Amino acid sequence: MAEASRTFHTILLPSFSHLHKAQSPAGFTDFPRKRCGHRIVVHCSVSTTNDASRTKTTVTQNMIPWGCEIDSLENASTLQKWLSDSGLPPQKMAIQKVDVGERGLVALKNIRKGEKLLFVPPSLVITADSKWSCPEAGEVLKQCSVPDWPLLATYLISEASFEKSSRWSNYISALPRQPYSLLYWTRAELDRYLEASQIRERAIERITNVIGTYNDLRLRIFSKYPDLFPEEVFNMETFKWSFGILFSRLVRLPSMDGRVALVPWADMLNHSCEVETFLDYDKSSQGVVFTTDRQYQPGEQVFISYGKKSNGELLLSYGFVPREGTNPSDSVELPLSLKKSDKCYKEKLEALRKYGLSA
Ligand SMILES: C[S@@+](CC[C@H](N)C(=O)[O-])C[C@H]1O[C@@H](n2cnc3c(N)ncnc32)[C@H](O)[C@@H]1O
Repeated sequence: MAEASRTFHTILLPSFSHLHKAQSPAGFTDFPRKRCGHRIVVHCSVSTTNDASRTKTTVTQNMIPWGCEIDSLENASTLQKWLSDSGLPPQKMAIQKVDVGERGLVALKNIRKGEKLLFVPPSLVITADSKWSCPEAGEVLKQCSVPDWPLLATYLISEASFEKSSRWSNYISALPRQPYSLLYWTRAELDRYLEASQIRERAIERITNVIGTYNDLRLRIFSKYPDLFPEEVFNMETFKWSFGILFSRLVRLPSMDGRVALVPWADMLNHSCEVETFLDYDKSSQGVVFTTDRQYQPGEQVFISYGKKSNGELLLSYGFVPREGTNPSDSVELPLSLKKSDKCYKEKLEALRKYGLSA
C-alpha cells in the first residue's frame, strides 16, 4: 500500500525495457515445456468442455473466478483461522464490516497509543522470492529477469489458478474479485469524471503501462511457454485484476531495503488521513508491524496511513477518495508555463524559484 505504487513507474518500466533487448535470455530454452497440473482455467466464452488435467471454469467476460465480493465477509473467518494456524500470533483486532472501506480491522480489546500490532511473520508475506506452486513458471520469469511488479502480478494469477493446491488459497479467496481501481474505468468514464484533473492523464498512462506490460510478457515469455502460461489463465483480464490488487495492497517495507510485499492480514487495514503510522518490518520481533499513534476502544476501526497523498493520488492507486475536507495532504497540480518573451520573465522566474518551482 503505502508508497508502493510510486515504484511502478520508477522500477517497472526502466528495468522491464531490458526484456525487450533480451531476444534470447540465458537459459531461456532450457526449461522443460512442462504443464503444471490442476489449475483453474479462466474462459471468457461459453464452454462446458472437460479436461482431465485441469478444472475448467466457464465465466462470463470480465469476471475473475476467484476472490470474493469486495464488501463480503464470506472468506474472512477462514482467512483468520488459516493465518493463526500458520503462525500469526493472537490478534487484538478482527476483520469486520466497517463504515470506511467496506471491510477493515476493528479493535477487539483496548489498544494503547504506542503499541506494536500485527507481527505478520515473513513466512506469511508474499514477495518476489515466494515459492511458486508451478516452480518451472517462476524459474522462467526469474531467468528472464522480470522485475518485481510484473513478476508478482504473474505470481498472483498463477497461485489463484491453483485454487486449493496453492498455499495462498485462503488469502486469495478473501481478496476482492474486482478491486476498486481506475484500471476498470472506461475511457469515457475517465474523460467524464476526471475532466479537469491531472489524474486523468496519469490514469491513462497507468492503464497503458499495465496493458504494455502484459503484452510484453505475452510476446516475450507466455507465447513461448504456452503450457506454463496458458492464455486462458494469463490474459488481459486476469492482469487487470492482479495489478489492481498490487496497486491497492502492495507495501514497500523500508526496513527490508524497500522490498515490495503483499502482507495478508495487514492489508485489511484501511487508510485514514489523520493517522501517521505505517507498516514496516520489525527486525526485533521478526514480523511486519505498525505502531499505533492513538488509542482504540473495542469496536473502533483501526487505521494506518497509506502515505501523505492527495485525493487524486489516493484515487489513482486505491480507488477511493476521502470525505471532502478531511485530507490535509490534498493538493492539485497546476501546470504553469513562462514564456521567455514575457516582459517580466526574469522576475517571474525568480519568484517561481523562491518557492521551489521551475518554469
Ligand atoms: C489495503 S486494502 C484495505 C482492505 C480493504 N478494505 C478490503 O476489504 O479488502 C485497500 C482498499 O481498501 C479500501 N479503502 C482503504 N481505505 C479507505 C478509505 N479511507 N475510504 C474508503 N475506502 C478505503 C479501498 O478500496 C482500497 O483499495
